[in-house]
This record gives sequence, structure tokens and C-alpha cells, in this order.
Amino acid sequence: MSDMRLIVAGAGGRMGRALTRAIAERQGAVLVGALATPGSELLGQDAGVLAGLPANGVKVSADLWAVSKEADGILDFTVPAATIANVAIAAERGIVHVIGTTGLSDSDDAVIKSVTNRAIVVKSGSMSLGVNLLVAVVRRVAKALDENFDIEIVETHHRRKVDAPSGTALMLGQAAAEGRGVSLIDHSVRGRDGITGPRKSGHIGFASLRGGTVTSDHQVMFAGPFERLTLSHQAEDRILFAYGALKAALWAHGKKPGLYSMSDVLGLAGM
Ligand SMILES: NC(=O)C1=CN([C@@H]2O[C@H](COP(=O)(O)OP(=O)(O)OC[C@H]3O[C@@H](n4cnc5c(N)ncnc54)[C@H](OP(=O)(O)O)[C@@H]3O)[C@@H](O)[C@H]2O)C=CC1
Ligand SMILES: O=C(O)C1=N[C@H](C(=O)O)C[C@H](O)C1
Repeated sequence: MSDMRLIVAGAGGRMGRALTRAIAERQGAVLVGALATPGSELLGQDAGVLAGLPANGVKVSADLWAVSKEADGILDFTVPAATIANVAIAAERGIVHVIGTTGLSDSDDAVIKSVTNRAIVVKSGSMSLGVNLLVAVVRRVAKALDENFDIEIVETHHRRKVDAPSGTALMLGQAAAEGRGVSLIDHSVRGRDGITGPRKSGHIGFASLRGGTVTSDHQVMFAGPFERLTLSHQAEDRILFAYGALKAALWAHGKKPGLYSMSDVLGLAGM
């Protein structure tokens, strides 16, 4: 099979640059396009140089329609507005769309879902193997423990992260709610402040910390009578998310249209 031809959206971003480096290292994948915001000062620059590599001849563009003519997939770690604009074009072109962008609203998710009868989308709040395993473990532990165990999710990220709770924290919360057999929307508490009253039994709490250069830390605490179980994951370098996204793209290449998750890619679905 010939190399999978990939576009990196948000090529000047932290993840965009990591994705360009991951593609350069990987046999079976080649970078054919790099995108930045319309009007960005990065337009026309070499995507390899932008990622700290030798020049690769791929010039940063703002025109996905043009760039995707000769592509098989797009790796999209940007912002919700950009991802939603990319969804329709990727679907129209019939290329794989790997979505790592977090902070998507319910209506954004509905737009993504609406194209998956003709688009191949892999979407996940975390492309990490460890996180996706943690999600499966949290679901099982939440199922095993009753409401005497309070579930609290704490996430820590670098100072530049713009959304909270993190996509990963929401995946962990969703898994805990599924384990408990409840709806997360009706059972979550975010950011306590002031006279909050005692903790409601059965609620799942979220707390978000931001500072420095922390890549990504998540903890899920099950606090029960006289004992606590804490499950945690620490990401040491964002290149791991780039490797995961690339794995997802290669896995999805040639798959039927649909909405896939990272647990599908990793063979963890149903765990
Ligand atoms: N699922 C996962 O495993 C992971 C997900 N993420 C998520 O990926 C996203 C990006 O993270 P990160 O790289 O740290 O963020 P950055 O802010 O470093 O990068 C975001 C990129 O998006 C680009 N962008 C913004 N607006 C537009 C637009 N309208 N059109 C095109 N491009 C646009 C920016 O370009 P410009 O500078 O030109 O505006 C920038 O290059 C976040 O949502 C983050 O949570 C991050 C790591 C792992
Ligand atoms: O913004 C980040 O950096 C990250 N975002 C994702 C999230 O919101 O969970 C994945 C990882 O935590 C890094």
C-alpha cells in the first residue's frame, strides 16, 4: 500500500508541531498539507522548519479544500470552530478525519455525527493508550463500588490550555457515570466555591488545575468510608498524543464511514 497522505491542521500549534514530527518519523505516512488560521503569519512557511525539522517543502496554507485534493486524511488538533469548519470538507473529500480538539459543544458533536454516514471520523479527548485503559478501568471500578464511594476527578494541565474540564476528564467522568448506570449531565459537579452545602451522594466532581508546563495529569479518586482508591495517569510528553493520532489515522484508512473512538483503534471497546 502507498503511504497515507496526511494534512496537519493547526500546524503551528503545540500538537501540530508534534504531529509533523511524528509523521516524519513514521514509515507508511507522509505529510502533504499543513494548515493555519486564515491571516496567520505562518502562511507560506515550511511545515518541517516550523516543527524544528529540515525543510520538507510543505507550505502552510489556510485552504483545506485545495490541500485535501491529494490527501487521505487530516489530523485536527485545533479549536472547535476550526474543527467544525474542517468536518464538512473532510466529509466531502471522503478523507479520514482524526479529531483531537477538545472543548467541543453538544451542537459541535451533533455536526460531527451528522456527517459520519459518509465520513470516516476518529474522535477522542485523548489519543493515549494509558488514558484509554484508565477509562476502561474507571468504568469497572465505578460499577463495583456503590454510592458510598464519592467519585472526584482532578486534572492538571499547562497554563496555556483554554478549555476545562479537559476532554480526558470528561471521558473519565462519562466512564464513571456509565459504570454507575447514571447520566453524567445530571450527576456532575464542576468547580465548587462558597457555601456549597454537603456533597451530594452519587455526584461526580471535577476540578481543574492550570500551571506551568504540565503536559497532562489526571486522577480519579473513589473516596469511601475510611478508605480511598485513586487511579491516575501522567503524560510526560505530548508526542505520545501525536503517535496515538497517527496510529488512529493509519487504522482508519480504508475503513467504512462512521464515528470511531480511540478505544476502537486500540481494540479496547467493550472492556
Ligand atoms: N485528544 C488528544 O489526545 C489531545 C487533544 N489536545 C487538544 O488539541 C487542541 C490543540 O491543543 P494545542 O496544540 O495544545 O493548542 P495550540 O493553541 O498550541 O494550537 C491550536 C492550533 O489551532 C490553530 N487554530 C486556531 N484557530 C484556528 C482556525 N480558525 N483555523 C485553523 N486553525 C486554527 C492555531 O493556529 P493559529 O496559531 O494560527 O491561530 C494553533 O496552531 C486542544 O483542544 C487540546 O485540548 C491536545 C493534546 C492531546
Ligand atoms: O490541551 C492539552 O494539552 C491536552 N488536551 C487533551 C484534554 O483536554 O484532555 C488531552 C491531554 O490531556 C492534553
